[in-house]
Amino acid sequence: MFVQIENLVYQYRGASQPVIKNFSLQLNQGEIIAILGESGSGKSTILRLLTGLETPKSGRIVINGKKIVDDHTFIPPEKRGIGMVFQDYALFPHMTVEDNIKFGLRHMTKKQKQNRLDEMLELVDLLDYKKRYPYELSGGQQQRVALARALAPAPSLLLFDEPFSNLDASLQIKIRDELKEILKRTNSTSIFVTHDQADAAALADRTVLIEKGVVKHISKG
Ligand SMILES: Nc1ncnc2c1ncn2[C@@H]1O[C@H](COP(=O)(O)OP(=O)(O)OP(=O)(O)O)[C@@H](O)[C@H]1O
Repeated sequence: MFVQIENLVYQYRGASQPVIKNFSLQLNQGEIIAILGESGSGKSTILRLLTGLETPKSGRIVINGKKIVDDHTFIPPEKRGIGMVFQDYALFPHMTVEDNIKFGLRHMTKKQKQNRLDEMLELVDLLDYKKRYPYELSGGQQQRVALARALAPAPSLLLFDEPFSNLDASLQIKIRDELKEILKRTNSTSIFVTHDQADAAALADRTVLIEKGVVKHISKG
């Protein structure tokens, strides 16, 4: 399995019981998984455990053969090879589209950076927008920049937090289809969290339903 998440347990400081209880999930390479659950069920906490913003009480995470977390291991966030697209996109407002996308490519030479930038702009169909600032873009375009920025360093795993909640209803379906097409074309292994069953059904290969930090059900689509 490309991603192995095994028996994660997590309890916030001061809480009387764990918010995540024995959460396990395996992903094949290129698979898109939705984590579906009501407000407060623990979706964001799972993303925080994966990115390394929180440390689980127990459990294990292995990505592409690399141990990320176990009883003796804690790989810091920047070394996990995980890309993240936030609900509000979190683009740097004072940077152009080009500089936003180049941000995660600091380790590359100038030429490599330029090539990767052009590849990403073409992928998300924003070649004509590279000198624009985020405020000069539509919501859907901002989301595509956020996706390009997350994909640019070729992460092993991509995480999305409610990726459609900031878009107009009429745009959501179009963007959802576009996103799925890009993720499949790039064979990107992805997890997104949502409270919207229709988003999960449209985008995911499998959906994991969580309630109060426990996996209730896993279904196809
Ligand atoms: N920093 C914190 N300290 C204590 N409890 C927290 C903290 N953050 C979240 N919680 C609690 O943990 C539980 C899970 O929260 P989480 O944010 O993971 O839920 P969620 O499913 O992402 O919800 P939403 O859909 O509303 O974003 C909730 O009961 C929440 O109140």
